[in-house]
Amino acid sequence: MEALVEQVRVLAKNGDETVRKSILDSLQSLRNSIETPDDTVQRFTFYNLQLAALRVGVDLKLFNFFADTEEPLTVVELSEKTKADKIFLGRILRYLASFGAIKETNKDTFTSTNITRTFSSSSFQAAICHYFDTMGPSIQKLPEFLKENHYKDPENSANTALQKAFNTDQPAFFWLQTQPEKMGFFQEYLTTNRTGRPTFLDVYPFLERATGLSPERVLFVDVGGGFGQQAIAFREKYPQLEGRVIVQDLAPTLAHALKHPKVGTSEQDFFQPQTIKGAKFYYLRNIFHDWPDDKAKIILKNTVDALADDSLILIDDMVLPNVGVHWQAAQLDILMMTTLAARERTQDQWYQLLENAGLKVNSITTYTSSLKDSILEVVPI
Ligand SMILES: C[S@@+](CC[C@H](N)C(=O)[O-])C[C@H]1O[C@@H](n2cnc3c(N)ncnc32)[C@H](O)[C@@H]1O
Repeated sequence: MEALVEQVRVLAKNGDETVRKSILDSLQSLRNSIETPDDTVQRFTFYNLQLAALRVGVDLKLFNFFADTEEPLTVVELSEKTKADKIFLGRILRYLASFGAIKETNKDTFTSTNITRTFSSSSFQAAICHYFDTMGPSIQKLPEFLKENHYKDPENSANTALQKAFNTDQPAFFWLQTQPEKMGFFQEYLTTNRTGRPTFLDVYPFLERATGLSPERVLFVDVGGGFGQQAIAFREKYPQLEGRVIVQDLAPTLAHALKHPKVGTSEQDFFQPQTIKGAKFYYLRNIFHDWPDDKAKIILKNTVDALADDSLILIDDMVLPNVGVHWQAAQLDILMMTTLAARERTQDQWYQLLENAGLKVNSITTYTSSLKDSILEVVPI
């Protein structure tokens, strides 16, 4: 058995991302196929308890204490560091070890695993807090919300399970701005979300497409660009391309934008007419998946109205296959439904949305294997 596990480990280590993902998927279907009904029930019904235990681990900084040393730590040592009760701590550590978040090496003694190291990073801790504090209560309300709404596909961003969970009538992004701690977790998580994965810069042929530039013309507008990571990465990859690079977003988000000497910022509500006219590239990453089709069409129209003849709209979002969506993509789609009445769109749904907005797709280039993150180059019909 050990030898077999080692063989699979080596295969995953030596394979590329597609091989590694396909091994993970095979392991999942292997587990599903050999579970008894009891195993299955124990596994599915305790998922939210795992996240709660990780949340406690973050609060007590357990993952940081483990990551700070190569040596195993005892319950007594951790009790001194955290000021938590020894008996309680022993129980929570045992539970965290039971699903691999840490490893038990001896009686009342634990050490780190690769999962501990992942959760010692502040942005992944922020992910735990975001998914537990904001998404958790919303997910809990999803079945009741759907039942009350007669299982209609949610379309109103001010009426989702999130509003029900937090007793608000504001859409998630506006509501989040009134919740500094939750907003902080979300923003911190976003800053490194997708770190290490390929990006649009690895696949889109900017040098080939960047014609008609001049120092006066805006080169690249990152619409709803958040803190500006993509715009900065673009500017740094292509310093030779003439023209300004600008990040647009709402003022509260821009207040946290990263500073870069060659990237400007400009306040823009994308539901209002686009104020930067005739730029070469209008780039929108992870914007449309936040909004239902009627809202997405307004954003598209505001962008189209600002285009010059040779401008290009670049949409960076997931393009799901019409059949055989990976579980990681499918779960994100349901999350979008839960908090934003939004969706991850299939290829057919993208074509439909864009055609309805008077646009045609020049190309779709997919750059991640399971989520199918893709860059769509789009122009008016
Ligand atoms: C999912 S984030 C994507 C951010 C960035 N494009 C990225 O990929 O990292 C959505 C962004 O849309 C911004 N946003 C939400 N409503 C907006 C509006 N009405 N006008 C402009 N930006 C908005 C949010 O502040 C947030 O930065």
